[in-house]
Amino acid sequence: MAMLQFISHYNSRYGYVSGIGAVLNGGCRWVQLRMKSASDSEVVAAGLAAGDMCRRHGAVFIVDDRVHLVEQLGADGVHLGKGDMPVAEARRILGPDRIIGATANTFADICSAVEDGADYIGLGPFRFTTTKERLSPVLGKDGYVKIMERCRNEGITVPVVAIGGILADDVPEILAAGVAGIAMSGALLNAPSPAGETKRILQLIERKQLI
Ligand SMILES: Cc1ncc(COP(=O)(O)OP(=O)(O)O)c(N)n1
Ligand SMILES: Cc1ncsc1CCOP(=O)(O)O
Ligand SMILES: [Mg+2]
Repeated sequence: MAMLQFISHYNSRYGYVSGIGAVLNGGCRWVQLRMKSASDSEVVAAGLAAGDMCRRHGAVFIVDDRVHLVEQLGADGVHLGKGDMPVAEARRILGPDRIIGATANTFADICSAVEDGADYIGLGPFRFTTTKERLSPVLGKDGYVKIMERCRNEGITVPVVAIGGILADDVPEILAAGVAGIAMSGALLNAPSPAGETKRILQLIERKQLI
């Protein structure tokens, strides 16, 4: 079953925690707390509340970047980019049971993340997005098709999640490339009803499994 990861953000209607609450109500069961410009104490305050909500909904709770807060937040794991703590070092700190996600922009990035022991890969960006600064070149549908084909040919089975500017209408063609999941922020949070949009995208994902 393909997965949907919500990347937390805020807008005029939702803060980090209330946004997470909305997508949990819509059925999302994989949340990443990403608060790029926040202090550690702000991340701890939001993360304790968000983590609690995730546990009550049976959702996996990942924190972006901050390996040193995983334990304190009781998070299930961390997501690390190419400029963050190396996956192997995070693994030594967090042990074998925590989930470690790693960012990839190319097939070569996937190979090194897998070698370092990442549990899943966030591959992107699919298209331009304002949610992340200093974005890597966009991959588009063809980029995913080519990279996922190379993964299959090389026997790489670590789950790959597509990310970056993804909208509901993109979901079927991205899943068709062979990714294991989709990560979304703006398309969920900025929808008229984030819970309703989450439900709709989960249905799209489910439908794709049956085809
Ligand atoms: C699922 C997922 N994929 C990629 C990223 C990006 O991580 P990173 O490259 O470290 O950039 P920041 O998110 O830290 O700005 C992600 N967070 N999640
Ligand atoms: C964290 C991150 N990494 C690559 S794109 C991105 C932002 C995803 O958010 P959105 O779905 O709003 O483009
Ligand atoms: Mg990062």
